[in-house]
Amino acid sequence: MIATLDDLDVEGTTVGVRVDVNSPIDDDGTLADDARLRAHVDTLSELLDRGGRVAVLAHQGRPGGDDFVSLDPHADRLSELLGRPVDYVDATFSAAAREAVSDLENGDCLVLENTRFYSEEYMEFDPERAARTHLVEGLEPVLDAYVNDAFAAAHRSQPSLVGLPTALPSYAGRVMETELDVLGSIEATPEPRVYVLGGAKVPDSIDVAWSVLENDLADHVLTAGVVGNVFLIADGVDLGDASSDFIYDQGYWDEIDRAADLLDAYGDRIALPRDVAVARDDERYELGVNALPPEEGESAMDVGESTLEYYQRILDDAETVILNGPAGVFEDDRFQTGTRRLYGAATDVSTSIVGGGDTASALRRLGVEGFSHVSTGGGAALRMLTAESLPAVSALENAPEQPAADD
Ligand SMILES: Nc1ncnc2c1ncn2[C@@H]1O[C@H](COP(=O)(O)OP(=O)(O)OP(=O)(O)O)[C@@H](O)[C@H]1O
Ligand SMILES: O=C(O)[C@H](O)COP(=O)(O)O
Repeated sequence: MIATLDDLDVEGTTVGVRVDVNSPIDDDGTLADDARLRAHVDTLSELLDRGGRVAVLAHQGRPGGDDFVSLDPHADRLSELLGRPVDYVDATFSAAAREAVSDLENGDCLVLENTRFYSEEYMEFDPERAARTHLVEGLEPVLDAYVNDAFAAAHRSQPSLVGLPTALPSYAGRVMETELDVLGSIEATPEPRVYVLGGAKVPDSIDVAWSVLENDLADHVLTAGVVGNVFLIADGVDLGDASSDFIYDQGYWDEIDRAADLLDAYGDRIALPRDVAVARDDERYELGVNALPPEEGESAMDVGESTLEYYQRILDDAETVILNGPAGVFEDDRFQTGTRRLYGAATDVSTSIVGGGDTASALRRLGVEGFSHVSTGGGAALRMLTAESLPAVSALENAPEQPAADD
């Protein structure tokens, strides 16, 4: 049983709130998209309105990446979104950070530095060991409670996600609560249930396909994107050197065998693209699978019209659709059709659930809206759909209880 904000006596309490505001960053270091910040506004506003003293913890990017930047711009944007000052402190658990947290008054909010600027936070630990890291031992004395709203990072067992809830009374924030409600009760969604697996994370998608087919959660699995290309090759289609080299370069060659095993076991429930789109003379050009391979150098970049009509017919009969990953290279205008049409068709299904950070921002850009639920999580949502437990959620389940108000 996970405690929520309803169980927290907030007024005058200093709360460490872990959010996931990991966002695309423009070349000039500014935020390219603020969707993940907007998602946490309800949790943060509620805590502040109820008189909490809030210290926000979050990561941004991975060490070595261009998006591995400070949380200063995030604090500025949060301040605009919350309509109140949000201080930023360029420290996470040092004396300066502790002093800033201790100085918070009721209704004050500050953002601590990118947790991953400290090496321990980019390592995975069991919760007990995570509770003995510098980050947790440094911060725990100045915090009364911990709130985890970072569903999108809940598949990581890093100190700010599993160590703090081992050391402090802990609660799920509103984003976490909603995500667990929706994604944790997939079995309760109406059938027929269709999974659409696109995008480029082939191993994750094949794990999900195995799990949902084996456990009879899926009536159909529709494949698209790089995932669809891998299934086509597994089915004996010659997609040409360019698509095959791409799959090989990504290290996904072994996935073709796994896809073939899946087709052997559950082929009647797996739908493969019937045509693909390539770039020919700089234009979009569609080829049926019987006309493959394409010309040299051409790569399958999207699904074509005949696939979209086929998938539309399956979606017409569906009561639930769960989608992850775009149908094609949506970053290129010529290859947005598959994603726009397939996801557009999914919004007509009575229960439609979308997971994936890239997918969600692509859909916003393409103007596709109207889903029952757009998950903030990419990897975390996928892992939930395979019914695996998420380390940060388990840590919340096992967290110490808040002392009673008169203790
Ligand atoms: N046919 C294709 N060939 C090459 N790349 C493709 C193809 N179809 C889709 N992609 C690429 O897949 C990428 C997105 O896939 P990904 O699996 O990362 O999505 P996501 O699950 O929404 O993201 P995340 O889990 O990171 O939040 C896009 O950059 C897109 O260009
Ligand atoms: O964007 C995400 O999926 C989460 O913020 C987790 O980030 P990570 O994959 O770098 O741990």
